[in-house]
Amino acid sequence: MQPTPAVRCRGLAKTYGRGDTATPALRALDLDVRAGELTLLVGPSGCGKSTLLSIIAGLLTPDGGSCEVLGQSLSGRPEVERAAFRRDHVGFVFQGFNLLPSLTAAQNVAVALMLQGVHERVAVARARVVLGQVGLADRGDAYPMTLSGGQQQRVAIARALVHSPALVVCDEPTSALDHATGQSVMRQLREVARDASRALLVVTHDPRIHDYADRIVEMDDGHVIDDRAGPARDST
Ligand SMILES: Nc1ncnc2c1ncn2[C@@H]1O[C@H](COP(=O)(O)OP(=O)(O)OP(=O)(O)O)[C@@H](O)[C@H]1O
Repeated sequence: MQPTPAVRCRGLAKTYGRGDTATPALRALDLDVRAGELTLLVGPSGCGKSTLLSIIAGLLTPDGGSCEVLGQSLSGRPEVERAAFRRDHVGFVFQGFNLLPSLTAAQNVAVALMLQGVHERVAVARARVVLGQVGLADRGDAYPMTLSGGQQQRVAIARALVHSPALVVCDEPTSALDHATGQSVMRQLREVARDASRALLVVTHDPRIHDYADRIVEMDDGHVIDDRAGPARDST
């Protein structure tokens, strides 16, 4: 029997606005995202990818259907509970990195643990270990402005992973990176999915990173039109 997927959406629907200005963004969307896999979500601009990520993250409530994340449905729960769920179980990597400029790399990563109540000294020590895992062992004391785009993205990845979330959601993680750095970031993300049996969901417009996908889910017009094994599925 297949284990319960990390994300399970069934018949998911979302429309923005009403009447003449109504814009359907998701129409009866079904999706499973499994642990231990890197799933790429692809599709043309406006097909509903960001809307789907927002619902999975509990930032947006669907109009219909269901979305279970790690076996729990977030819709209808108070924002304070949804925020606690995100903080404890989900890691986010955004295209703009979203690092705090006045904090060092290690402090930026440590924040994710401190929000969970971990003492700063312990959090920074753990942050340095995870920075080492993404190849930045010697940059923990550097401020974001002094790091390259690729290094900043690695800090953002370390921040998303430091609290060992079961689900990591990445929105265009390579869009600001050159080809070689983008490939290296994707290699790391794939290893993270496999080593720790995490579920990684990556939204991308970048066809150069398809090689790192265990699965490729293609959307159009608010639903999934194709769901296939990716090139990395059977590779080591
Ligand atoms: N806040 C909003 N208000 C009204 N319409 C919206 C809003 N957000 C998204 N939409 C519409 O919903 C549809 C899906 O948008 P969404 O941003 O989810 O697509 P996307 O696939 O993420 O696009 P992109 O690849 O350009 O980021 C589009 O038609 C968009 O114009």
